[in-house]
Amino acid sequence: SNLLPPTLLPERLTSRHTAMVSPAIALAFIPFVVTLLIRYRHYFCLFYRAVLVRRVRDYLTGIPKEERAFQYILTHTIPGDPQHILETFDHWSYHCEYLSNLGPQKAKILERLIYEKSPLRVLELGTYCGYATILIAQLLPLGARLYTVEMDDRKAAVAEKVIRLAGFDDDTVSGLGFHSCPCQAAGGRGAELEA
Ligand SMILES: C[S@@+](CC[C@H](N)C(=O)[O-])C[C@H]1O[C@@H](n2cnc3c(N)ncnc32)[C@H](O)[C@@H]1O
Repeated sequence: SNLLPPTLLPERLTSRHTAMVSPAIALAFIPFVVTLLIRYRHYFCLFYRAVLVRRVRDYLTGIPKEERAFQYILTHTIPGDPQHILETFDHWSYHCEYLSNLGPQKAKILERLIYEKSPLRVLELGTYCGYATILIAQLLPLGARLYTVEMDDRKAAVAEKVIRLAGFDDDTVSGLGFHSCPCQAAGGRGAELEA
């Protein structure tokens, strides 16, 4: 009663065509995917370094990225030399693990701004590891004050150690323990630096 040969039965026809068409569609998408990868390679690299590598290393070492950065700074920098600490931070960020520090290029803009304005009061929102804090602190005129606030306790603890390592100790840093910053009202921990 079935006049069609078995290979041309509708269901067999459909599955065979599907099997042939699927790789063809997938191949057609390859140039599109490659174009996306090339076009947005910086974002993919950032995602890889800032998210994937970080998670793996957090898991393997059991300590957060900022603390790992500090351990590197501690063993590779000249204590009391803010500029060398900034360079060591940059080296770590570029060659080891990504950190959301200001970085050397934006640092130049900030440096120029501080030279032009010579501010006597500076408020930094978001200390992170203290990179911009020591950059600003070393450029401020004598008698100026820098207030910095960080909402994350673990990052603030790293920043405090970095600030100390840079030489902003009891003589130059007031508000040790981050108690005297007026930004406490904002719910963050703050440090008050006196140049
Ligand atoms: C991009 S990082 C700052 C980088 C830093 N200024 C540097 O270059 O050294 C942003 C930081 O702001 C902090 N932050 C975000 N919102 C905040 C808030 N409302 N109060 C205090 N800190 C905040 C984050 O925890 C993070 O550490």
